[in-house]
Amino acid sequence: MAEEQKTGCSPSDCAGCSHAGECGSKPQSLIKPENKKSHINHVIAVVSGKGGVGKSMVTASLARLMREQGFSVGIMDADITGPSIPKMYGIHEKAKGDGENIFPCEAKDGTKIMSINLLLPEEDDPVIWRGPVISGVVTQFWTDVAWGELDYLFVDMPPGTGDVPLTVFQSLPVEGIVIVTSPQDLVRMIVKKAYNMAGQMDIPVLGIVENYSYLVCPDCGRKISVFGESHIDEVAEELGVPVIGKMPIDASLAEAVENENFAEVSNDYLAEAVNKL
Ligand SMILES: Nc1ncnc2c1ncn2[C@@H]1O[C@H](COP(=O)(O)OP(=O)(O)OP(=O)(O)O)[C@@H](O)[C@H]1O
Repeated sequence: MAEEQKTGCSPSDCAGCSHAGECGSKPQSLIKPENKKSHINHVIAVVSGKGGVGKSMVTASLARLMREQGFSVGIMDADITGPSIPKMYGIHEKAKGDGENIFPCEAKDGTKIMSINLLLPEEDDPVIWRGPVISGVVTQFWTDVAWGELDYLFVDMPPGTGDVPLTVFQSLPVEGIVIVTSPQDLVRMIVKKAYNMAGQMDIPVLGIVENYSYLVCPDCGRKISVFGESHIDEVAEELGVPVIGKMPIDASLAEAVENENFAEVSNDYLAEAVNKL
């Protein structure tokens, strides 16, 4: 039976639709209005195809570098089941509200932060919620949080291509994504999944950051490729996307996270990357 041509489809519907390309209907925008007290110029999402590659590290590093350049910056921690941003900045207080709006907490460097950990009674309470509830929370981080004036809002996404990335891409005016990856064999497939998802949602890929690229031997200064040879340049060329940064394993970065003083970090490995956003 011939597939019925629909109107008002969402952008992601086009990907699986046999009428894509010849369909006259414009995809319906599902973008939600921002909170009345928010004026945000650029929304950039930081994504990864799999967990533990350093997405939060890259998100916070980009935010810090923007702060150092004098921009007003916020971080939305959309990793609801594994939030790590508040602790990186040493924030353990609760976010306040006035019945209508929720106000983000402010880190020592002025970065505004919203995370589920700022709303839970105890920060080690686990979030055992179904996907739609989690996605609803992320949407509220956009509609109900009074971010104020921001030059940049970085969204730290959960790994993969599930409910939350879909919600963020559909509901927030994401200007572009940064893909974080590591130099491992699976990188080709994992980066392509994130790249393809962004493509299907019509969101530009601003660049790829490779984390854990190497380790500098503290004795001889030699660069050791802990996770094997990197293939990121080939993959990036194939996709036509720039590699905007390569970060080594650096104990001082891990220490700043451990000591909860990321508000003082200046991650020079990504100094060039931030200029390309
Ligand atoms: N380049 C690096 N050098 C040293 N430590 C790092 C580096 N990148 C990340 N780490 C550390 O590795 C751990 C995982 O990093 P991070 O939390 O940023 O990963 P993630 O991709 O956000 O994880 P998740 O998938 O759980 O969201 C953290 O403890 C972080 O401090």
